[in-house]
Amino acid sequence: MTRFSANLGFLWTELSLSDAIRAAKAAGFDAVECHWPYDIPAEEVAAALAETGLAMLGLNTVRGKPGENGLAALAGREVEARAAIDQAIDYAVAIGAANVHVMAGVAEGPSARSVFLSNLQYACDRAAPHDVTILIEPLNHHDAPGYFLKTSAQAARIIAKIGHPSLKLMFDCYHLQIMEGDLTRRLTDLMPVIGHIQFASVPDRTEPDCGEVNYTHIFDHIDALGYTAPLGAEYRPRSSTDDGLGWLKFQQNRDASPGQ
Ligand SMILES: O=C(O)C(=O)[C@H](O)CO
Ligand SMILES: [Mg+2]
Repeated sequence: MTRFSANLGFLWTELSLSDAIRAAKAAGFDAVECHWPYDIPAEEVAAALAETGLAMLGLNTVRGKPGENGLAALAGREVEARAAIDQAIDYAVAIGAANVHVMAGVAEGPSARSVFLSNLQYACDRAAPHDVTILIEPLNHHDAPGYFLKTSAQAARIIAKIGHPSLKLMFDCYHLQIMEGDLTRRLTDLMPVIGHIQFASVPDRTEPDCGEVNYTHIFDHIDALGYTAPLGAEYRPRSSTDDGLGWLKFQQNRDASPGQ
């Protein structure tokens, strides 16, 4: 049965993070995830998670200055990048979050790659004793122009090069459909290195009930591959979050009615 995680960076953004966690529970999500929770005391978030019984699956390292979109591949910014990694891992440990997405930033070339590798090695060594997984996520070139990590092949090469069990791929179906397509085969091939999966309609990044990707097929395929962790609903609602949850009810009812 497919389970779903509400990405609170995009869903219920009009609510406080604690109330958004409660709203996700009331709507029937199985978990939550967020982007940058750092302004909110970790104890407050941990209390809302305990109250609802939902797990926070992940959060991101900070993006740096406007337009930077992360620090981990920026040459000369290693001190800030590692402080961002420390901050994210400490917060994740405080709220029991399983994953930290280390954001690479806008950069290119061999020096960016070597700085990224070295910061990821640092992040993995720092995260492993806490059972936190480090994720890297290719972003599409329309939403994140110049972002260092662009394709799943590039991410897979970096994961293989570092060879640390704590480093995995964030497979965001929305970004990868735009950059590469062939999602079914890519999910199969990359499954051994996937740490988390996200989705949204393409190209609009709205509810997964329209556009060029058939998510019923994708969810069934992920299920058939034996992946059981909740999938991250990371989309911008067309109107209110609650009004746009028809897709969730549809998927949950489908699971409850075998043979459909
Ligand atoms: O943009 C995305 O898809 C993400 O998952 C990251 O959290 C960056 O915002
Ligand atoms: Mg994503």
